[in-house]
Amino acid sequence: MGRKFFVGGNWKCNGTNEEVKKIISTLNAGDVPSQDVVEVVVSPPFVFLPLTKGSLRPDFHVAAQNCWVKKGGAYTGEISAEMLVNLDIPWVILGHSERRLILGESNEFVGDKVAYALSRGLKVIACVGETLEQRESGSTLEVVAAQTKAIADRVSDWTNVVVAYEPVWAIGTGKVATPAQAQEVHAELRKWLHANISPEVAASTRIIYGGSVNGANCKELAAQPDVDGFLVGGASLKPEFIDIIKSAE
Ligand SMILES: O=C(COP(=O)(O)O)NO
Repeated sequence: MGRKFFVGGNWKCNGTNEEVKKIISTLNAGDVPSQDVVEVVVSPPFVFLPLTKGSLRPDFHVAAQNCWVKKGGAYTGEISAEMLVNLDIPWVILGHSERRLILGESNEFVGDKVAYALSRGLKVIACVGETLEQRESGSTLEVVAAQTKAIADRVSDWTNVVVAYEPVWAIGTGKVATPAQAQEVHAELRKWLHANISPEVAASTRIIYGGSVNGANCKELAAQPDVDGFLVGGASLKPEFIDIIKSAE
């Protein structure tokens, strides 16, 4: 299969200078598999990007949690893809459900953001996922396919895209998807890529899972054939993030 395992840590809107330094020192001391086995990307809030970039171990990489949809300018409060490139930040998370649901980012807007970030040379963790209501109404696959299509309509080169399936009902709730639930949606997403993009993109694109991943449940999830890693929220702020990285072994 040849898809390198990928573990992202989404710190969300958390941290102080002192707390970030403590997290980084815990990460820097962690005994983890080599970069040949697992790709690790941590994503602090914007204000801690230089600190993180400047002190994180060299075998881990850094992502921003968002960026603007076009070249910078009169967009108060926004951070441009160009700024991330200028700070030598290689990755960006886009389309997180918290931005889709709280800030109203549409599928098309997320698709435009992914296309623009890629065009500036950033690598993208593109998030998709359904709400509890959508799952209970049986429209999970339809929802994640539409979210993925909005990206595919704007992106032709998937080399630098990682897809994160994060069911909204599992984010921050402690209700992690079962391995079977995760595998089902990941496999369907991979089938969608195969049918609508190409067999090569389907085979090479990492599809990672996010939603209440922790040190106790990561191994069973990681054992699923179409789960290529994780995008971890709460547990990425804790020492158990090292255990989650080790689930790549
Ligand atoms: O939103 C998440 C997952 O968060 P939790 O691990 O806290 O459920 N990742 O981007």
